[in-house]
Amino acid sequence: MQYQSTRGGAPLLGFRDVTLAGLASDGGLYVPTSWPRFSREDIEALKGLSYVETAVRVMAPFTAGDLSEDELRALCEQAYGRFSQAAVTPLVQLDHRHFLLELFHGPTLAFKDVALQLLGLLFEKFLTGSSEPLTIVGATSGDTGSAAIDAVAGRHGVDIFMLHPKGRVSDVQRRQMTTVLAPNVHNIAIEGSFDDAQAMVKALFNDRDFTGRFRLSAVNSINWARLMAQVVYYFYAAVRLGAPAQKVAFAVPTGNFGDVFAGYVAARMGLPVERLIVATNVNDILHRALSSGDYSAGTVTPTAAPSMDIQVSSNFERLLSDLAGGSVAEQMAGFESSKAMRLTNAQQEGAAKLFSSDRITPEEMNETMRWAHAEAAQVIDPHSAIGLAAARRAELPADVPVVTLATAHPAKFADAVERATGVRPSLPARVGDLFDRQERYDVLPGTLDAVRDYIAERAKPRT
Ligand SMILES: Cc1ncc(COP(=O)(O)O)c(C=O)c1O
Ligand SMILES: N[C@@H](CCOP(=O)(O)O)C(=O)O
Repeated sequence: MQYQSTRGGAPLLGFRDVTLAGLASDGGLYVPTSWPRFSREDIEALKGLSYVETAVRVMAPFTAGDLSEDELRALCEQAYGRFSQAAVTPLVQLDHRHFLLELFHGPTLAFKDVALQLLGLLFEKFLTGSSEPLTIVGATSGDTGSAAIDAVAGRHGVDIFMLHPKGRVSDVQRRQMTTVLAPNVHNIAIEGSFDDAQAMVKALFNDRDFTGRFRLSAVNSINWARLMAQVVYYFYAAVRLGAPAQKVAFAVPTGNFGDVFAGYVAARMGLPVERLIVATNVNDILHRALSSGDYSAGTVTPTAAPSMDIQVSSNFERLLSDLAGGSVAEQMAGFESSKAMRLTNAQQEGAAKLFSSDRITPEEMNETMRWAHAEAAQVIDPHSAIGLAAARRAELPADVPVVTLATAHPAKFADAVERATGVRPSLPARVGDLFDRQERYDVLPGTLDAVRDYIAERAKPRT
């Protein structure tokens, strides 16, 4: 499998090199040169398979050339062996048509673990025999950071620098990052938003002097391997609900557009997806883009669903490029200079075939948490509630089951859940002493120079 940049100006790479590179050298994102296709029979053959076996079948076409199926299986067994549920991503039925796909049974209690547990192992495998130290630079609005840190803490030859927006993540999210005291983990709280942090990460990847001195890699969903691993649970859920004979709709609480793009990939591979419902909070750039073609970034409003407080959605570029059938270098350059762009008619019409969108207010989010508790005996987190609120008012054929991706454990956002429902969810025992542990992190001004200097002083240079 070969991968190309969405901006058309970077070399084609294989899976190993794409995984280690993260961002493409022209500032674009890597995507496969063509989508693998699963026939009806291929999907039928997934019935009854374990999560690991499903993962191997779904991901094998993407890793071909760099991993044998046995190697991929061994990595998946190790990665998903750390989940607390045998099903890895269990489905819970809420009523006659609504289901929750629980993606938070990994070590750090959010959907990020599904991909990052695997990515940590891929880094280790692909770096075996290399003496060149790897410097991971990432940005987080709360969940990617802890999942990535858990995946690489203590690993030889890897340093991780994780930027989070100061005061804009929950206490549990912050502590899951800052109480990991392994010497290769560097947490930075920046004065600014997640968008500021993400822009700095991309700027560092585009800084030739910096990349000449340090071998950078990415754990954010700019890294293709992240999305690839997330495609698996769309197949796993749809097959359990009757695919390929039955079409299924998915509602996805969305910020950086990674999770829902993985659903798009599943549909491109042949999974019968009726609709992908993009659910945003009041930071609604994606709802505006999909409903009216207006992709213009405003300032970020902090909310009780902080992981979705994003106005520049990295992976939207992957969709725009796929719908345009090639490079979107010019369109993205325009966006980068003005922070605004209009989708072309072809992009708008193409997206409308599969996507719909909704913007959920804080009141609607709280009401949905209450509904899930009262009517289905489920305590859900604010992000999942945004997905479920959009799922419940989407217009869909009556016979289509709707799966909402439950992206985080409610205890990560205990204050917000308690305010809405009166129930305070408790942390699972495996992270139980989080509030007794010592924290370590540095606070930096939200400037690229400050972050670049900080990393340059601590990272190990290329050999
Ligand atoms: C709990 C939670 N839900 C939803 C999202 C949005 O996912 P994506 O950024 O892939 O759109 C995030 C952050 O990525 C998250 O942490
Ligand atoms: N919500 C995310 C933001 C980063 O998204 P990513 O999927 O690109 O890593 C977070 O929790 O950090």
